[in-house]
Amino acid sequence: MDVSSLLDGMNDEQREAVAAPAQNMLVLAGAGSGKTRVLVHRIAWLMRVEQVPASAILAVTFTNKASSEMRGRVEELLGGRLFGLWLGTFHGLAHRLLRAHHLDAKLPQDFQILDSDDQKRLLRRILKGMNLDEKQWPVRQASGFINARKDEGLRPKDIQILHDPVQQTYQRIYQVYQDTCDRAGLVDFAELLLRAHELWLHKPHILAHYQDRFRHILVDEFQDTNSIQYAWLQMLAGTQARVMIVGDDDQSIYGWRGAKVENIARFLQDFPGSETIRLEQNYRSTSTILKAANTLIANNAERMGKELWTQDEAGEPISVYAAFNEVDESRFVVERIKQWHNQGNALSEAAILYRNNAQSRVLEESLIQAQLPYRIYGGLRFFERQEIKDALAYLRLMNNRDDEAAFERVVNTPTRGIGERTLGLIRDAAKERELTLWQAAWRLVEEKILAGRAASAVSRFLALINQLEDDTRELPLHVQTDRVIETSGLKAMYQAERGEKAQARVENLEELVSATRQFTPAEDDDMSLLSAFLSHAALEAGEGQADKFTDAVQLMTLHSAKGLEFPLVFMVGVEEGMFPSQQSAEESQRLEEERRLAYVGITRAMSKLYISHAETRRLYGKEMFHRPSRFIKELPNDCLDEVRLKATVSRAMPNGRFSQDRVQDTFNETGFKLGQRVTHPKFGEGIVLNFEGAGNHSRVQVNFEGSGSKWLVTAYARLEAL
Ligand SMILES: Nc1ncnc2c1ncn2[C@@H]1O[C@H](COP(=O)(O)OP(=O)(O)OP(=O)(O)O)[C@@H](O)[C@H]1O
Ligand SMILES: [Mg+2]
Repeated sequence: MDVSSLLDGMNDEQREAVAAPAQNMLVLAGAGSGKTRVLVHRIAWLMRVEQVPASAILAVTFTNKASSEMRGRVEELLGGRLFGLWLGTFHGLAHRLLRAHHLDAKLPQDFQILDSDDQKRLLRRILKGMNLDEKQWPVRQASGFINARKDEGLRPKDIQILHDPVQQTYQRIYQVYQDTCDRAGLVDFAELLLRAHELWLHKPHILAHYQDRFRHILVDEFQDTNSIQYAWLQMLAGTQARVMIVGDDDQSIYGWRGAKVENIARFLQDFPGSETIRLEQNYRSTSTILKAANTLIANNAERMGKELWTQDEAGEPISVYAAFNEVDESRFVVERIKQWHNQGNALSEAAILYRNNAQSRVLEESLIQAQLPYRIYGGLRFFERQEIKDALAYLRLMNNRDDEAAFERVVNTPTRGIGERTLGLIRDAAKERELTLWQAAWRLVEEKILAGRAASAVSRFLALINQLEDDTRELPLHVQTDRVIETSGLKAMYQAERGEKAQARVENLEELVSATRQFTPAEDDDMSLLSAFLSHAALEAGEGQADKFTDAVQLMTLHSAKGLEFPLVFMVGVEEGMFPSQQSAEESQRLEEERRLAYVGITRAMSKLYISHAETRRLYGKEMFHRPSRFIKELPNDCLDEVRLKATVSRAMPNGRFSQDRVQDTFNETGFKLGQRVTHPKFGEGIVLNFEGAGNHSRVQVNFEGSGSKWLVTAYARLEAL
């Protein structure tokens, strides 16, 4: 038996954890200290050395991706496929359990899972059925109420809030929603966990069976478990199982979704004799990156306290780039990735991390322009997002009434009383008479085959599209888009939902306006600007996204980067108001969670970290002036290197002050200076935002009032100073 290979290259504390006798254990340690690695080796150790059968082990990870990686690594260590090991996320494991015991869980065999969008759609119907106005009872609020109760293990009957009429109504919604789900055999995400917990509560013999089976339970990223997950785990463990949890309180970033970092302390009380092992050596990052991360997180008051050091060399300083605006920022990032790639490194070793999904759009466009394949993790590409597709469908229909897919998509989005029955009639008529849906709808209204409410709803929709086109045909594309988002009711629909996700959707819609404003068609395009933009959007949605096997730059939110590591990391948009966000800046607990998120971001980087912020940012359709984030100022100066590009002279310093030479002396070879007003024969008046290059190759970026920002080759641009 080759035991040593499981302990090779491990430090003393790691060995202690991997080779510990059967006991409860907490591995509490900072980022990159090998927690996940220890957990993997512990599983292999249990199997090979302690002869524990795979079927007696249950391991929990935070994401599906982490599960499959972990399985792969254990199999690699043991040199063979694993059978019987339960390894998955809490949701995945609960799902597996419910499938196996659907009768005992009172579920039909073929129960279906509701994702969060499905859940909202169902709730919308239920609210209608209950005669509750969505404006007063936002769907998002209702789903938030239900999920939070489920996360606490509460059924409608368990909620004691009889004095508060608002809460009572939500309680009633919960009840009706639950009855509907139960009748239809539908299970939402929170329900998976709650039902799995109830299975333990109500079916002791099943619990006993699994308690008998799983002698070892291991949980990664424990700091982000919620109450019901904890309760489920505790029951499963019973008195027999040995539980090993690994986590880092400094990386608890899901408090807003009900995660309880206190679960770590609770574990020590509830699981007697737990040994705490601390890992203090970081193996991931250069000492510069680590020092920056340690210094940053020291600003948090609520910490369990940990040390982290590394033997690694200092490496390169962290580069801080003060971009002029978000376009400049993404060009900078892409430029650096290109250099990195040209030096023979894989694209997949580079990650771009951002706070909000909407930030990906500008980055995506720069990457596409540079022809660099990229992949977005844990989220959809900008042009594939539901709300963006909705808005584009309106534009498509305005552009071409016969666009069937677009018609189907928005005819009743937002809901305007065109039900399935009416739609069925339209579809049938279209088929029988060989018409498009649009034409068929007209005919049915004209011939009075549709009557009453259905007829007026349909004709209102047809008129809306015609009117939108008439009213906006002559307007610039971004004004047209803005009008569509407002007039169609899309924006109001998402605004009414409230909450994080809906808020993100509204922001994305506004970001679409920015996208249209910045859009420049290829020179030789004869198409209308709208057609050109629509094809651009369609192409961006369909292609470019690298498949599994292509080497591609990794894009993701800071939240989805948890647990991962990359040699080259870019943290973008590190600005006050963005990161930390406006709201969290005002509340100390939320601010600390944002800081932990920054800590997670920094500690993803192995050898080189870039942090960038933009002085002005056009996001969600608005142009904002942003100061560098306080998180940048909290980093030690000797770890930072301020990037200065040759062409761009004015730079905000990381400490928030602006260098004196701002917008002065910046006439360069292009003959223009930053902030100067210019005029162009075709695009009209604008302001110089940036320039690059020299001589014949120099380019200036101008923000034109009518048509947004464009890069022009100075030699041919025929720009005149005003
Ligand atoms: N003793 C060791 N010797 C060499 N490399 C190690 C050692 N321990 C861990 N590593 C490496 O350090 C990196 C970080 O390890 P790992 O991902 O397990 O850390 P972690 O504590 O789980 O981090 P996070 O908190 O970000 O999840 C990995 O590349 C891992 O292979
Ligand atoms: Mg880890």
